Amino acid sequence: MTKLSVNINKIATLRNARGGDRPNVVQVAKDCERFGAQGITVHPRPDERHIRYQDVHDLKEIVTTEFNIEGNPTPDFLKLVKGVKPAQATLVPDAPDAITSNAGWDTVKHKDFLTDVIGELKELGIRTSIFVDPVTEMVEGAAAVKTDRIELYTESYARQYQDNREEAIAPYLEAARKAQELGLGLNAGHDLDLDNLKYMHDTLPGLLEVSIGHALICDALYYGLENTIQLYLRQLR
Ligand SMILES: CC(=O)[C@@H](O)[C@H](O)COP(=O)(O)O
Ligand SMILES: NCC(=O)COP(=O)(O)O
Repeated sequence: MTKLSVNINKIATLRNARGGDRPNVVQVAKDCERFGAQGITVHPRPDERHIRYQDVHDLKEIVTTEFNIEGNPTPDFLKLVKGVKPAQATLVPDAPDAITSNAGWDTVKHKDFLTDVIGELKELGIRTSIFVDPVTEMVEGAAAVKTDRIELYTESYARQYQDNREEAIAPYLEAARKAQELGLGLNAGHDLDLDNLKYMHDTLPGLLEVSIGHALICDALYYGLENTIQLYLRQLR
């Protein structure tokens, strides 16, 4: 079974536009769960342009499904994650000024750093996942740093999907097989949507979880949040 974790960053973006509390991030997380989401994902960024550190603490109190916190493991981020102890922490190597996540880890170059951080998080009972491009060497490097899971960065799949989905999925299939061979759990995310999700789900072996935010929240403007979550869940059957 592939779990759907709804990324609610964009709910916070909307809230922050007016500085008040509408929409309420905590209420939306509760509603996502009520409508069938099997997890809630947030990606607090250093400038807190969407999810704020306080949101993460507030969400920890109410999330009853799987809470996944993504981000670059800076000292501040690690302090937050260690205090909140989510079910899963996904480490993403994004620069502070990046508009959105735009690359996976070089797991070979950052082997020592990742090994240390992953060891510290796992000691606290937090499952770890690291964001990687679909490149065999990077998946092997992920296994070497002893992460529980990897999250495949799916932007290039999403971009190529309409032109040639077989070509688009090929490196992901190889990476997924390598992950299975090495005993790594498999997550995926970034730019997944109602068009491209089903084929990825049906093609990749052992896909445990997808985290989806941008497209899902956009779709909710047209279909409503409850219907939209149902539509996404249907792609994962
Ligand atoms: C890790 C990842 O893939 C990102 O998609 C992310 O979590 C979304 O971040 P933004 O909402 O800040 O673009
Ligand atoms: N890990 C990916 C994520 O949480 C959401 O990415 P996106 O759907 O907003 O591109």
